[in-house]
Amino acid sequence: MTTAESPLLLVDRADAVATLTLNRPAQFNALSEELLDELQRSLDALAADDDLRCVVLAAAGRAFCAGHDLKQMRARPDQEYYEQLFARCGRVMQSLVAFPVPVIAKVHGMATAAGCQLVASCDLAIAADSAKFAVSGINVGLFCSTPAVALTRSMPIKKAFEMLVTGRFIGSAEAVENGLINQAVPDGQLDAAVAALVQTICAKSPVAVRTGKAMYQRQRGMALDQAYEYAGGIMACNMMAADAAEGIDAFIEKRPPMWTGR
Ligand SMILES: C/C=C/C(=O)SCCNC(=O)CCNC(=O)[C@H](O)C(C)(C)COP(=O)(O)OP(=O)(O)OC[C@H]1O[C@@H](n2cnc3c(N)ncnc32)[C@H](O)[C@@H]1OP(=O)(O)O
Repeated sequence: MTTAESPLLLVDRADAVATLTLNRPAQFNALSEELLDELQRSLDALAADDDLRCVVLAAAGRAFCAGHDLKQMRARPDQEYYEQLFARCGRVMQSLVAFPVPVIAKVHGMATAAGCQLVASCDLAIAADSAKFAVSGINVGLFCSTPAVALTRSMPIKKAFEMLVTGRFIGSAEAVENGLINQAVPDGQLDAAVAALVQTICAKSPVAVRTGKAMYQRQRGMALDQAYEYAGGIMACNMMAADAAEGIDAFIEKRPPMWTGR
């Protein structure tokens, strides 16, 4: 296991799994520009790692993430600065969506505004039962336009708008019901639940998971006919992969598959 630490983001690599931990606990992991830059740097570096199978996005302290850093933003009333800041944040969120292997949000405490955007931008999310989610910018005079982009791609549109326009907190059960997260687990079981999901994904063919993550995200923006054409091509490539031949042979021969990742 190797651990490289920065004050704002902890990057822990164990076997084929990387865990990124937001580490501004005293500020409820508010997304300062420096933290966004750290996230971007780490995601870019990890994206080039062909041995990686899964990423977990976690947080230190009492909260997952309280959104953009309101104090830092208020200190620089400059439209150009804000445009660059939100573009930077948008790049981080897009890097999560485009990341070559699944990214799992591990949520405890509060996830608000851009914190919800982070959760919605991950491929999968598991939260502690006591976690709470709100798009609370509206309480400070902000309609969370950039989080809306991620939320409307993760949740039913009326529910997302309700969250955006009311700032109301929802609990983990309501977040599961509305597709913001996959699973809510008792607080003491969050580590184990995330580890079990990681283990399940790592037990699958790496080539199927990587190909699948990329196609799943890409086809979402396509028209139906285009999506089927694209998916058919990807499926045909997948069928030609050594792992698919091995997986199907293993099924027929009633034995566990031995993946080679090709
Ligand atoms: C497109 C725009 C998107 C956006 O993301 S805009 C940002 C929107 N975010 C918010 O509106 C959330 C702001 N935060 C809160 O409303 C509350 O916090 C919570 C409900 C999340 C938690 O409340 P409680 O449990 O009472 O904690 P606490 O004392 O308010 O916060 C703990 C420390 O964390 C700092 N903090 C919390 N959120 C932010 C933030 N978003 N930016 C900067 N600092 C934040 C506080 O100030 C405080 O620190 P100190 O003890 O030094 O006062």
